Amino acid sequence: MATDLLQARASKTAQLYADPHNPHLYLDRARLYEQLGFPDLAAADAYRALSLLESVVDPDGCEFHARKVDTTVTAEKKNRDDGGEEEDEDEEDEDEGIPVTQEEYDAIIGDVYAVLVRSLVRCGCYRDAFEFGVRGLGLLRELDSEKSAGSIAILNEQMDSIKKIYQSRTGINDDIKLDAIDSAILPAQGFARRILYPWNEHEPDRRAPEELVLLNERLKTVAPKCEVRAVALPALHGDTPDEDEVSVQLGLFAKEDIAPDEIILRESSLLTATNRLHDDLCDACNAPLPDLSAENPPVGCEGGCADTIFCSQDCHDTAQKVYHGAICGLEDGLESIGKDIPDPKDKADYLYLLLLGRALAMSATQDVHALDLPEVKYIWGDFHDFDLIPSATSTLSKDESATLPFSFQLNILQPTRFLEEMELNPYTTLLRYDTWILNTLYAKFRGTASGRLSTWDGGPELCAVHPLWCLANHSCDPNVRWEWGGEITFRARNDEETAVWARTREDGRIEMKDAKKGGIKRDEEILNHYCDIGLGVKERREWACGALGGNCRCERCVWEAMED
Ligand SMILES: C[S@@+](CC[C@H](N)C(=O)[O-])C[C@H]1O[C@@H](n2cnc3c(N)ncnc32)[C@H](O)[C@@H]1O
Repeated sequence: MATDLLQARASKTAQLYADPHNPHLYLDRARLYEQLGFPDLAAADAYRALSLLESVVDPDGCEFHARKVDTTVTAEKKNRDDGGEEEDEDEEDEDEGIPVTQEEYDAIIGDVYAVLVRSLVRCGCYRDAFEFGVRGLGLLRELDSEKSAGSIAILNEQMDSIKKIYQSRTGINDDIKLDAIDSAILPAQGFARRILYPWNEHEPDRRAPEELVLLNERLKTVAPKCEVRAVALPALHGDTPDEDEVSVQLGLFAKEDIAPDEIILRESSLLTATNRLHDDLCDACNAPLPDLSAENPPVGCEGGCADTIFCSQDCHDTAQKVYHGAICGLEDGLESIGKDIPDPKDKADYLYLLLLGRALAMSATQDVHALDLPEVKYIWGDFHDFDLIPSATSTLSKDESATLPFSFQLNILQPTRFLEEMELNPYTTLLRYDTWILNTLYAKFRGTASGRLSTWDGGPELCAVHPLWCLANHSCDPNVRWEWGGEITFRARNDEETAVWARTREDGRIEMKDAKKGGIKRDEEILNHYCDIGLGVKERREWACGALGGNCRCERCVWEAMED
């Protein structure tokens, strides 16, 4: 059954590549995604169908128009092409197909709204589900056709479940009318499965010897005394993880003895993002910009982007080749996305969106699939196993370690805006920028990106993925410190910097352990810290839980929590 659905999804996707402005196909694929248990992907396709259908009733207000490839014309054209005839401009127009009609619109608009709202509800994106539900109901009641009655019933059912969420949030128990609902009170962020999609052919077998050789080749210049090796880590997921269960992943190891205070890794990355408007940091490496009066002053973008400044000519030239080429001259539209975020709680999520925007720009500039970028391909995505085809009524688990935050804004709408501002057609570039690709990028970024807080308001303002640095695992008794300026570094801890172990015994006495010596011995694992190691065990576990996917069970935590 799952195999059949996956096969159907593959052939529908192939059809979409050839006929990308056809709303019928997006609706079909959305239904397949619903059955496969991917309501997030279903919502994205239903929204594509809806946006295209809107062009039928408002052609002037829409940039992209709903069209279907005319198979008869395509066959004729193929014959002519085979005969070696030259194509003229009129024939290119024919390729764009025939317009979708008002009758077709009337026939499927109800289904599109029903799938969109139902899918958003299943993901827990109640705010957007509600808003589309209100729009859909208004429109379908006006249409007043027999066909729309079924869709109205589905939408009403979904609205009832949204009302329950609203009631539980507001404490209002009486029946409530839709127009009395303040959608801002409804949760906008829901969940999607954090999964290695069965059709994802870009993920390498990270533990295969040939992939390790490749990673180690890259590591030679960044961290010459280190090596990437496979390592068995305690599996931390779930409320009561099995103590013997392990997760085999990668880690960094010392190839030779390393002295205290020695810098063992220096890595720079252009996969960075900042939410600071009019920044005084280099657009490429995020190092502070030199003074205007400096011998080597900052370098402006040669393509004329006024707010895009680099710390050096080198950064300027690299940026053009790596990510800026495709967006040069388009700064005004792009700058308005994801930067000025009023609610501080949303800042971190929007930084991930900006990181996604940078990855899209890298992909377009280098003409490489985003999941094949060297900064992305080998990084940890913390994917989980899920049953394909969960029961039709089940909502997604809210186990945060197994799911990925998902919202209409961050996973569907804003990425589409990025593509449009990059002057890319989101429909014809589906092969490169489909929603499952964006979800995979988010999963990888959420597991590996490092962030920097603002000195101004303490909120997150900068984040980056350093693909080799992020291979180091965590310990609350780490043997390195990390620092991030223009590049990120690991420095071996010295004797004064290693962690002090302390626990309070039942009789109230404090028990301490001698701190380890600084430096790192050959074959020891390089252990980073994902939280402040000066905190107590409870707080450390809370801070590192998100990055680790569960409660830390490093030796120090186990000892301090008296679990040994
Ligand atoms: C940034 S990655 C570290 C590199 C990763 N092991 C890899 O294979 O690329 C973070 C992930 O490593 C794992 N991890 C790191 N430190 C760990 C620890 N002390 N115990 C268990 N898992 C750990 C967790 O699964 C976490 O989500």
